Amino acid sequence: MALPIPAVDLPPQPWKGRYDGDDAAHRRWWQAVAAYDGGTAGTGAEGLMGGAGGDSKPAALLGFASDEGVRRNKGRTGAAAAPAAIRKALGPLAFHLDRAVHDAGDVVVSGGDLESGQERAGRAVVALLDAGHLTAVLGGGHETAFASYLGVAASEAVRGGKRLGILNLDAHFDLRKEPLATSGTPFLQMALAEAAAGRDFRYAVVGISEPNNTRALFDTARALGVRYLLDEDCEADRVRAFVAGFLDGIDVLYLTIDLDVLPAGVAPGVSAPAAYGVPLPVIAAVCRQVAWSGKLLHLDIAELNPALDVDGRTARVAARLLDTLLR
Ligand SMILES: N=CN[C@@H](CCC(=O)O)C(=O)O
Ligand SMILES: [Mn+2]
Ligand SMILES: [Mn+2]
Repeated sequence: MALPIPAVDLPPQPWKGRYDGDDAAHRRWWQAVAAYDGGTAGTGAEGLMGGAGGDSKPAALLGFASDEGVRRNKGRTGAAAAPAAIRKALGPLAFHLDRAVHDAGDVVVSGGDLESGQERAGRAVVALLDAGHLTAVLGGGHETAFASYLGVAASEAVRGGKRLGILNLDAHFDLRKEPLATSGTPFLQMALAEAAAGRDFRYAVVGISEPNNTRALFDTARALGVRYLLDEDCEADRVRAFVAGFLDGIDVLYLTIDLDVLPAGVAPGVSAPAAYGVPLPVIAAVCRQVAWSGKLLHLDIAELNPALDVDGRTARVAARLLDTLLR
């Protein structure tokens, strides 16, 4: 199969799932997803039936097969296998979207060269964004976020002056000061890059676990003006108001989901599981709120480690949240 985006290392692989028929009434994700052929996006809604989302731009999926950031961050590796596991969980789900979905393949980090992988993924994301897609990166450790950011920051929307907001659903700030990029540094890297570009850094986190972030990280968050909600404060109404307030001050949103924001029982397959966690219905409600806001530019889902998963539970949650976000 061709590689329409030069930055991509692995072409889209065949999707699999249950077969109930070829018509739209029986369609599942594996039947609906088409390999990205390098074209500019149309509306993508032709001939599709289903829910009414915030827009009908076609979606483009890109895998970021990396756990080099997790390894550097002394975590439990295995997230490089996550893009395939998420596609496997998505494939059998019934397809209710009113947009087309394209698979652009994977960027693969090899030989420990995280930086060049992030740069390649960023080039792929900006190509897909500027061709008119809603882009979704399937991580990867949370070093995926800096790859996403490189694409988002280079997009026509952000270069054209739209105010970018970064919303992270995560038990951790990931604002570490380290000599090398890791899964724990992406948002400090973004803060530095936004400052260098002369833009305000608009970063908010839902689900911070106080015992899992040092005082130094809280100090960095305060110094950068980061807005956050602690996990223990994540009642549905409070989260809805927090997200609405953040959306009010931005034009375009990059949403990043670190699956360790969820309780460990719901998402066991992550490097650093959360003892407390934000309940799945609250996280799903944020996804619906964001999808309907009309501001969602790009999203990613990170930190799934299939080797630590229990009966594909975490992969299924990742697939369900993606299905919600792309409605
Ligand atoms: N991606 C980030 N991970 C967390 C890991 C925390 C932990 O291992 O306990 C962080 O760096 O803060
Ligand atoms: Mn985390
Ligand atoms: Mn994280």
